[in-house]
Formats: sequence, structure tokens, C-alpha cells
Amino acid sequence: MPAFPLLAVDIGNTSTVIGLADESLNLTHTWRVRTNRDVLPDDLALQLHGLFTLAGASAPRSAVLSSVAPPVGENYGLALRRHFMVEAFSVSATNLPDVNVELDQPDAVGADRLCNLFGAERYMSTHEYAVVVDFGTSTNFDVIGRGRRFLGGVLATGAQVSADALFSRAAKLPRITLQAPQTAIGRNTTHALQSGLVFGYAEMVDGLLRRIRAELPGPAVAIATGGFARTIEGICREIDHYDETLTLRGLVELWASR
Ligand SMILES: Nc1ncnc2c1ncn2[C@@H]1O[C@H](COP(=O)(O)OP(=O)(O)O)[C@@H](O)[C@H]1O
Ligand SMILES: CC(C)(COP(=O)(O)O)[C@@H](O)C(=O)NCCC(=O)O
Ligand SMILES: [K+]
Repeated sequence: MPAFPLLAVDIGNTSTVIGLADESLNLTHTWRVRTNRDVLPDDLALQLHGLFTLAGASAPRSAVLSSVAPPVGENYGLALRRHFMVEAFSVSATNLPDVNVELDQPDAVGADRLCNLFGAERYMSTHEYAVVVDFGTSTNFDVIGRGRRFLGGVLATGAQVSADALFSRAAKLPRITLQAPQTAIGRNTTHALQSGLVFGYAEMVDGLLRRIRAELPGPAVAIATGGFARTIEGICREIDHYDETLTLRGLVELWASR
């Protein structure tokens, strides 16, 4: 039975990134939709059907899911079984035999972070270690060692969550767009906020990367991904690469290496 196209679904707390991969494991289509915990399996099937139809893509013959937003992953699994006759593989630390999760409680690690481990492998030819900085609802730093070792990391408040917390507690502050201002010294409220929220955030990331690198016994390559990565691109000095599809590609590579 042909297993392609493979459907890969990365369900985050804010967005769900969906892709179809061909037999060479290349992503032929990608979509980004809002994660909605209220939708039911039949809603998700309609959404998938609509996306495939709009793109003229064939229906999937296999599927792999990563979810950190229960019960959305379970609902995608049901939708795929009922409407596409596909039994999806769900990522967890307990069903990946080749991965060493060196944490106190390995099964508590987010599935997206395990995808990032696989997504980082192609950057590790010249480095013993990699750090994936995933700018999502939370900003997580996933520290990876060669040989599929998940060594730990950092979970920090996401940039948008930080901004929303400030706006909700300060009555006179406007809801600004998170983009870099021209200068660090802001001469109006908007620019001052953008300086704090974007440059301040970038300095936090650079500082944490320096601390992580200082704790590792060898050099580490740092790769940024996630919804907010593009805003920070070129501002963080400690980041070597930007890769928008790292998590989704990692999910596809994880599926292929089971
Ligand atoms: N197209 C975009 N351009 C800039 N920022 C974005 C974009 N999409 C999402 N973001 C920002 O990225 C963060 C969410 O990232 P996302 O990868 O969607 O999160 P999650 O992995 O938690 O679902 C939020 O701070 C949001 O404002
Ligand atoms: C850290 C996360 C909240 C990131 O989720 P995201 O920001 O991508 O929606 C998620 O990976 C998670 O819930 N992890 C479980 C705890 C852990 O990884 O240690
Ligand atoms: K994240």
C-alpha cells in the first residue's frame, strides 16, 4: 500500500502547521491555521478536505501528528480515521526508540520539542550540539546532542504573551505591532514599547544562548523557528540560522526514522 502523500500536522497552542510530503520526504504543500480547541473531528476533516481541494493535492495515505494542545491531536486522529481511512502516528517520548530524552521525566517533554530534535539534525554535521529556539506561545530552547540526545532546555514566556500581559495591566498603553523600531531609544510610546518588547526580547534570547553555550562541553549551532522568528531575524546575534519549517520537516523525518 503506498504511504504517500504523508500528512504531517504540528499542533501548537496558537497555530497548527500542516504539510504534505512526497516519497522523497519533501514538503510539497504547507498551511498554517489557528489552533482551536473547540472544533470537533468532523470540523477538522472539512478543513483538511478544503485545504487539499484548494491546492489540488491528493488525499493523504499516511499521517503523523505532534500535539501540545490536547484534545486537538486526538481530534485530528479521529478525523483522519473516519474520513480519510488513515491511522495517524502520534509523537511522544515513549514511542521513539532511537531518541534519548535525558530529562527527569522523559514522557513530559513536548512533542514539538522532539520534532525539533529531528529538524536540527541537518545542522549538526559540523557541531556536536544544537539549540533550537522555537518562538511560539512559549519560547522554548531545545538543547540537542549528536546521537539524538535531548539534553534539556529553557521555557520562556512567548513574545506575544509578554506583550499581552503588559497591555492588560497598563490602561494607557496601546496594542502595538511587534516589530523592531529604528532605534533603541524610543521617542514615542509605540517605539518605546517596540524597543522593550522586540529588542528586549532579543537580548533575553542572546543572553540565554550565551549561558547555554557556556554550559556545553563543545560548540553549538543555534537555529530559530516558530511564528515570531521572522521578527527577530537579524536582531539576535547568537542565532546562526532561521528555518521556518524546521519543526514540520522534523516531524516528517521523525516519522521516516521510526
Ligand atoms: N506570520 C507571523 N508573523 C509574525 N509573527 C507571527 C506570525 N504568526 C505568528 N506570529 C507570532 O508568533 C507567536 C506564535 O507562534 P506560533 O508558532 O504560531 O506558536 P505555537 O507554536 O505556540 O502555535 C505569537 O507571538 C505571534 O504573534
Ligand atoms: C513548551 C510548550 C508549551 C511549547 O508549546 P508552543 O509554544 O509551541 O505552543 C510545549 O512544548 C509543552 O507544553 N511542553 C511540555 C513541557 C516540556 O516540554 O517540558
Ligand atoms: K514553542
